[in-house]
This record gives sequence, C-alpha cells and structure tokens, in this order.
Amino acid sequence: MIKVENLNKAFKNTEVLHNISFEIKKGDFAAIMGPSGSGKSTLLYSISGMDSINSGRVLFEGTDISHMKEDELSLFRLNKMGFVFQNAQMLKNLSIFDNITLPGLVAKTESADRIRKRAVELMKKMEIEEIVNRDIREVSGGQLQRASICRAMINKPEILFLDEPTGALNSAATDQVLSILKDLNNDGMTIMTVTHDPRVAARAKKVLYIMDGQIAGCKEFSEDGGRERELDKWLRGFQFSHKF
Ligand SMILES: Nc1ncnc2c1ncn2[C@@H]1O[C@H](COP(=O)(O)OP(=O)(O)OP(=O)(O)O)[C@@H](O)[C@H]1O
Repeated sequence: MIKVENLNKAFKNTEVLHNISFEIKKGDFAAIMGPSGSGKSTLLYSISGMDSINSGRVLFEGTDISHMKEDELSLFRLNKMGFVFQNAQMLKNLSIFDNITLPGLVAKTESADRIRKRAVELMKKMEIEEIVNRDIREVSGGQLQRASICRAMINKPEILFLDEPTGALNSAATDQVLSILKDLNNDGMTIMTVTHDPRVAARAKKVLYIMDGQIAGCKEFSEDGGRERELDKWLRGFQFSHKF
C-alpha cells in the first residue's frame, strides 16, 4: 500500500530523516518506535503527506504523493487517510458528533444523511454513543480519543495514521483504544502508529525502530502468543528503556 524509497527530510539545514526505505502492506498493523527525538513523528507526517520531504519518494498504491500539489494532496488525504493524534485535537465550539461528521461533510463524497448514519454506527462500535451531543470538555480522555478514531474513520480511509494515540491515557482507556485498533485491523484496516508504549507495539504485526533518523531495525511478528516476550528482548537490544 505504501512504499517509501530513500526518503530524506530536513528542517532548515538539519537533516532529521536519512535515506529511509520500507513498505507497508494492505492490512498491516505497523508501529514506529524509538527514542525521543529520533524522528518518529516526522516520519509519520512525511509518509502521510502532512509534511514535505527533501528527497526520495512515497508511493501510495503506486501514486507518488511526495510530488503532488498541495490541494490535490489535501483531497487525497481527506479521502484515503485517517489521522489520530495524542491530544484528540477536536474543535472546541462543536459537539463530539459534529466533530466526527465534519470531515465527511467537507469531503462531500456521500450525502450528509449517510455520513451521520455512519457516525452513529462508529460511535456505537466504539461504545461512546452516550456522549453524542456533549461538548468536548465534558468527556473523558479515553472517550475523546475513541471519538477521534470515529472522526478518522468517517470517510472510510484506507489507512489510519496515529501519533501516540494512548500517550495521554490511563491504563484502562489505553486497553479500550488498543482493543478498538485490533478490531479495526482484524476487519482489514491498515494501521500505522507512532508509540513509546511497548503494549501498543505488542499489538502490531510489524515494528520499525528509528534511531537518529534511520531505521535501526524492523521486526515482523506472526503470532499473538509470546509477542511481548519477543518484543521485550528485541527492544532491549536497542537499549530502549521500557516496561510492559
Ligand atoms: N518543525 C520542526 N522544526 C525544526 N525541527 C523539528 C521540527 N519538528 C521536529 N523537529 C526536530 O526533528 C527531530 C525529530 O523530531 P520528532 O518529533 O520527529 O521526534 P520523535 O521521535 O517523534 O520524538 P518524541 O518521541 O519526543 O515525540 C528532533 O530533533 C526535533 O527537534
């Protein structure tokens, strides 16, 4: 689905990502891990077209999105990609429901009725239908994050990008979000997430480890059983400080 070829990215004169190449297949669940400041978020934004790159290519189903014009790319992102950030980033003057439907109404690829119906279905699936009309300040962090996953899913994206989706959540809310991500992936959604949390990475099928802007390692996991132990051992090899 996504092929990254020799990607380089700099901020002003400082190169942050060096010669990165990898592939994400349809149905993958990939986690990007690595020390703070290693370039994880920059990588996520560079491959999703949220940020420009200096050289290399990013192919999305064969289309080179790294050289697209900004308006074409915005439309591409709106229809094909969903985004979830650490702090849900919802609009304060809209209800939860209106925040969720907004990208669907902007895309205009379906009627407003269909978008609203899908929002209700998604909210049911994420078990947050009781907060439908609430203000974003009247819900818990976990509910807000589940709402932001609903928003990311409203245009039936082909891939979901997440940047530290559980970074601001307690353990129970983290479990809920993880179980939603696992269910979405089991239903065929391709997922790519940046995370510090090895519990999140242990749900992934593939983990990319970034150090100093380069891929220091990539590990694929085939089975659920024993994944945590395998990941733990692998992360220790990078001296990554973590606890399950
Ligand atoms: N907009 C920017 N302008 C200049 N430098 C930036 C910008 N964004 C990130 N950087 C720098 O790029 C490097 C990588 O940052 P990035 O946020 O991608 O790291 P990260 O691995 O996601 O870190 P963390 O785990 O702490 O969130 C850092 O040195 C950071 O200071």
